[in-house]
Amino acid sequence: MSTTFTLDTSTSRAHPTPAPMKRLTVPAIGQRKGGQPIVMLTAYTARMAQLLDPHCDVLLVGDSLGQVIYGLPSTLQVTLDMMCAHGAAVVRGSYHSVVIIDMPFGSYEQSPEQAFASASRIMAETGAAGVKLEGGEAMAPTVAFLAQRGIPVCGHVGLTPQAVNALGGYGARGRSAEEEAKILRDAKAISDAGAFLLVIEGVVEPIAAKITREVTCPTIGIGASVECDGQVLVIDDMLGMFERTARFVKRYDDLAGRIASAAESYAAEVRSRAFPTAAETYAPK
Ligand SMILES: Nc1nc(=O)c2c([nH]1)NC[C@@H]1CN(c3ccc(C(=O)N[C@@H](CCC(=O)O)C(=O)O)cc3)CN21
Ligand SMILES: CC(C)C(=O)C(=O)O
Ligand SMILES: [Mg+2]
Repeated sequence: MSTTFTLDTSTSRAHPTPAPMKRLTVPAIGQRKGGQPIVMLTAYTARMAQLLDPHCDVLLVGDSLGQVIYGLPSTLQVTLDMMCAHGAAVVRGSYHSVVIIDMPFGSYEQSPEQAFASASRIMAETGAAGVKLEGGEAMAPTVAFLAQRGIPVCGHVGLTPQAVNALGGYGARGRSAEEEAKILRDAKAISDAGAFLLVIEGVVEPIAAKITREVTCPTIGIGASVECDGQVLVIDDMLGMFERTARFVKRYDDLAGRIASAAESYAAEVRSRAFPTAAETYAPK
């Protein structure tokens, strides 16, 4: 366990310590309702956090790291150990954004007490500002339990990937009147329980706009609505790194293609002995 929450750059001449920026706070994010849209991206590593931090308000260490970093089939296999290790790395790499860590499947659903034990471990080991958990009405008492004990909570309703088996897939939610009413009740319950932020994922657009108007905390959309108080995307998806992406992803780059072509160039130069040259080798005295 590390208690040093700043990135040690003493051995890294390539990445000098950036100019100090005051870190945003959870209350400052909570006050952004209806104001300047909240910019949120996922990050899983210290270096990516360093690069994204100046441009974001919130960095989410998402349990999507199961698929994105570990090649697991879903988020259900992600562990508290993984979230703590990556969470601490992202906190070390960031100076300005509020860092939120996803609570992994199985670490909070059993009881508010179980959730507090897991969340307090995440907070202590990572230095993050808060946690995120999935669920609606059934999780509201847990959100209140954590919030009343000093742990800021971000909710997550609509398409909740940890419930993929119960939902039957990753399809958009809220197409029936019953589903729409349930998602609205879920959002209100989580906001009323004291969540400081609410992610709305994969719902038909009018529901996300309606939730945003009717709950007191700011909302963050992913496949939801431009009317939300902010937006989030998985970083690998928006960089064009992840092979299979949902309709709600906009690709801002093609890093997969650029990495493949860099590897192809390197391979060709090794095979032709064009690399290394004098510039990349050590001359004797
Ligand atoms: N890289 C990545 N990006 C994510 O957004 C993400 C993860 N991983 N892992 C955790 C969850 C899983 N999510 C997903 C996964 C797949 C779809 C998807 O393929 N959606 C299809 C519709 C699927 C269906 O109708 O069954 C789409 O076309 O949008 C959506 C969200 C969102 N989260
Ligand atoms: C997509 C976001 C909201 C998330 O929960 C994750 O990255 O795990
Ligand atoms: Mg998640």
